[in-house]
Amino acid sequence: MRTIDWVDGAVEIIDQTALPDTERTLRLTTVDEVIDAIQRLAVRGAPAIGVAGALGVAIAARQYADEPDALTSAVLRLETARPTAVNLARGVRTAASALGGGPQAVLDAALALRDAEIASSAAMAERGADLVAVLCGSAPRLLTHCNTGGLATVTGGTALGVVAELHRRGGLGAVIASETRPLLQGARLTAWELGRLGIDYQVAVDGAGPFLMARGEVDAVILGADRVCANGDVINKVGSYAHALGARAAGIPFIVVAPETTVDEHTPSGETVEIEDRAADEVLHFGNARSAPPGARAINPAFDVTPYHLVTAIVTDTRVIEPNA
Ligand SMILES: CSC[C@H]1O[C@H](OP(=O)(O)O)[C@H](O)[C@@H]1O
Repeated sequence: MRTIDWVDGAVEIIDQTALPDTERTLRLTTVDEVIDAIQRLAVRGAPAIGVAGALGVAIAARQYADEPDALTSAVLRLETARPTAVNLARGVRTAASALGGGPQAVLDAALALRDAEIASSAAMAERGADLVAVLCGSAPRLLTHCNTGGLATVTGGTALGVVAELHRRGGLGAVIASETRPLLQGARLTAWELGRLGIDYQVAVDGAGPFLMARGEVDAVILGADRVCANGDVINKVGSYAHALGARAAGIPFIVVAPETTVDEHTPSGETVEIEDRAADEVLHFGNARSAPPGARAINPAFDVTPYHLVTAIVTDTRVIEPNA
């Protein structure tokens, strides 16, 4: 199962807004359709939107082959469709760097990024499972946040790929998936993926995480990232920082799993990263039901910053970074 791919001249994605109730594929044939899918989180997750951005440039190279100004505008709109995950801008720039070679060269660059992310997922799963086994023993009880499975990449995932590898090895204890309000990537997507993998899990509300750790029910927190800064600060789904504080208080590892395409050596630390502010309406609803009185206002940062001193290790496809070493 691939979350995103190039099929017969178009981008095909699994529509993540429809999961877990409906499994459907969307076929994206224009730049605006790709941007809309990224902004609606029909395709989401740092590596997945990096590949989506790159394939969007491949569409743009065809769609605006005779309109250089429109092509330039399309590349910029793709690059800025969502601000926080470094993968998007990086993927767009990687594909755009091939524009001089024509549409096929752009597509080849985008497909190379797709294939690299697939290989990265496999490498992170192995490296991360080895690290968890060393840190937590043979049957770790892991808490994860948001969604970091194949849906957040092309296939395989990041942190959830490590969980799947531990399961394959027979070295997994229990999994708690925090629901991840407001869009419920944990309850909707991680639960769906764990079910398909045959991995037993429990969903918990986001605020329960630190308390479950304090109660001794979690051996490690393992989650993804949207940007790893040069000093080791980790930008990830809002709620990650609270889990990091809970892990530190409980004396358990806080492990981040992210490909090198998410490591941003050009950004010194988390203070300068633009945190995507999403629509208040997402907070004021639970599914299709209103969750607050009419007229209520809300604040909806989509990500937060976990300072490097709360991070035990960052597992990438090529190394394990220990920010405090
Ligand atoms: C493997 S990247 C997953 C990363 O992306 C998610 O953000 P979103 O669902 O808004 O795209 C979240 O931060 C995950 O940790």
